[in-house]
Amino acid sequence: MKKQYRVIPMAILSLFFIILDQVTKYIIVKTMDVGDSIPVIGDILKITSHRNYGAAWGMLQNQMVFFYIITVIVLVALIYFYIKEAANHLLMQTGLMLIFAGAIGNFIDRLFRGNVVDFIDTKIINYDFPIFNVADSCLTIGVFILLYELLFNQKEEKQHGNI
Ligand SMILES: CCC[C@@H]1OC(=O)[C@@H](C)C[C@H](C)CCCCC(=O)CCC[C@@H](CC)/C=C/C=C(\COC)CC[C@@H](O)[C@@H](O)C[C@H](O)CNC1=O
Repeated sequence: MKKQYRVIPMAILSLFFIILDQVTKYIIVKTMDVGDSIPVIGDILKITSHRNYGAAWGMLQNQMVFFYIITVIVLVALIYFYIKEAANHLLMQTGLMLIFAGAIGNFIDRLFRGNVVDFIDTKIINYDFPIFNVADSCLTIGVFILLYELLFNQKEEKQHGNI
């Protein structure tokens, strides 16, 4: 059976999320000062202009060269994994595309701003979750889709015994 990679649709979707990420960050930078906050849904969801000089939860502040290296490794690994494992796997292709788009989105910020623009400020069940952005959302959703695919797929393969 011909291997289906759906490269064009996935490239278009990836580009869409990268543009969405960059446009939202551009609007935040142009219309808000750092620290400004606009409530959307009371205290649960706010738009707060924030800059992160590190990774998730502000880890490893100002280690930009390290982040460039990690991001390039992540991007190369994604492409390799896509070619090797994602043929005919729409869900896996989608997960990889989302992680790819998210990594590029934050990479652009790190390259041209020296930090990452965050603005989605949520408080879930009284836990003040770190402020994040569209790229982080793509990364996180992509990671969860991959985890589901790898777990579910393992189970599916066990059922059919074609390990
Ligand atoms: C999402 C990965 C973080 C993202 O990684 C990236 O760019 C990648 C491509 C490059 C990094 C240099 C290397 C990966 C670090 C992995 C990591 O950190 C483990 C995280 C697990 C993850 C579950 C998958 C939790 C989620 C957290 C958050 C996301 O919530 C939706 C909070 C985001 C806020 O702290 C916000 O300030 C972060 C800021 O925007 C910069 N973002 C990054 O560094």
